[in-house]
Amino acid sequence: MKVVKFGGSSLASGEQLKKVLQIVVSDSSRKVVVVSAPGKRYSDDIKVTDMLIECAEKHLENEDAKVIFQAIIDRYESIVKELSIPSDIIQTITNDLKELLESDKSKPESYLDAVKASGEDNNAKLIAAYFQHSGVDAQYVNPKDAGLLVSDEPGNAQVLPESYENLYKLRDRKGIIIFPGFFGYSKSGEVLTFSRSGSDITGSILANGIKADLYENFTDVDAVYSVNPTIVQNPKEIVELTYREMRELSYAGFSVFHDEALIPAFRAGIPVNVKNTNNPSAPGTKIVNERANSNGPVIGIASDKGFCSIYISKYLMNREIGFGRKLLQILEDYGLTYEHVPSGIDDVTVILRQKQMSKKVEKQITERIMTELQADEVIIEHDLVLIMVVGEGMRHNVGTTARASKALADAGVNIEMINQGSSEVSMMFGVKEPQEKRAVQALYNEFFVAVPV
Ligand SMILES: Nc1ncnc2c1ncn2[C@@H]1O[C@H](COP(=O)(O)OP(=O)(O)O)[C@@H](O)[C@H]1O
Ligand SMILES: N[C@@H](CC(=O)OP(=O)(O)O)C(=O)O
Repeated sequence: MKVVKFGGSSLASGEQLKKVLQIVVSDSSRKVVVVSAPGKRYSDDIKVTDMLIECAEKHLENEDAKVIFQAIIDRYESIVKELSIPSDIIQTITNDLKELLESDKSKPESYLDAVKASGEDNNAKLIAAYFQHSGVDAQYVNPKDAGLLVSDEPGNAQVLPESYENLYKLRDRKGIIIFPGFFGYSKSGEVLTFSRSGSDITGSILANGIKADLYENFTDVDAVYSVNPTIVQNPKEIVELTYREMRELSYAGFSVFHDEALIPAFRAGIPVNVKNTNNPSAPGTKIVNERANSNGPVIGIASDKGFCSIYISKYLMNREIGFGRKLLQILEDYGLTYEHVPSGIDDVTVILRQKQMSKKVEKQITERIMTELQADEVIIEHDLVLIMVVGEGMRHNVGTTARASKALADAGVNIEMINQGSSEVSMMFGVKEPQEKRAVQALYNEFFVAVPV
């Protein structure tokens, strides 16, 4: 039995849905089909989820939302027309969205989640209608009926362990199950979404729940590439990589697969196959527990923007009991999460996502670190890019850091920071945003261009 997830790009138009239907029916073991909301048809198109967010925000601000509401309905309508299926599904979607938009707004975050989730929910209904119209035995299943329970964290829900036992029962349902991705229900019955791009997470949870043999994740590229294809042209395809490698790479910018989506599949030992809806006969990339190591120390290079660093120096910091705890307590007081903490004898740097921190908070934090921790110096730097060089082979290879640093130096890239050691399979470099492309290209040339395929 397989769980198959189709991302927004695979569901953006009627033409794409025709491919989806062919893929599903071509393999009778494809039992559960997880779907996203319609995504982009072309690069500057707008995803339905983004339109829903705009629409909900307008309602929350009591602004006129007619135009954006109609644009959302038009997206579904154009798909229905292309597929020539009965138009009553449009009335169902219109009524559902209207009702949601008029619902209780006393908890804006919950309201926003319910509206956002309707993108996948209504698309799943539409796709089930299309499958049935085409003579396929398929049914829409709602996550509440299936028992997909999640924590009460709007926009960042986590699956509750009891879900898995509930979901196992899906195995007994007749026909193909069309399941909306991206959201679940709290124990009190409220809709809550995962973080953005979270339909990948639903697919992984379902794969674990029904104890699938394989989780196929269909997207718009032939494979997971060794580097983001929007940064380096025609990068090398990855045939196989481990859960650990994929987790690090997706955390660090490989947006092709959500970083939180690996854990449920990994725990149940279910392999993941990333494949292309537009070229389904291509083998894609397999994510597995262990892989043959034949391609050198590095499997992938990922980069992600939007970080800042707080550098703190204080003479004899290493001798001071509780310095780290007090520093992190200050960040906790402002509700900030941090990503990495590289440290030296007299200094420490904390790396954070910069969108969490306003200028005012930065000023207050700096003052508190100076006065409460008696630091010698506090410097906040913005617009950093973190580049992650990842590979299981790095554990056994001497000199990978030296090769990477030399490649960056030769390309004239100024390394703001290096973090190596906490993870056995990755090393991280911090560079300034304008140097991202040059740095990634230099690392790619070093580890891939000279390597035989
Ligand atoms: N290393 C990578 N390999 C493949 N695709 C990548 C990589 N890094 C980023 N991407 C981007 O991820 C995109 C697919 O993810 P996404 O747009 O979320 O698809 P979907 O709509 O199927 O969910 C690709 O089109 C590509 O631009
Ligand atoms: N539609 C949601 C969830 C999702 O997974 O979408 P996609 O498959 O298009 O990345 C989002 O845009 O966040």
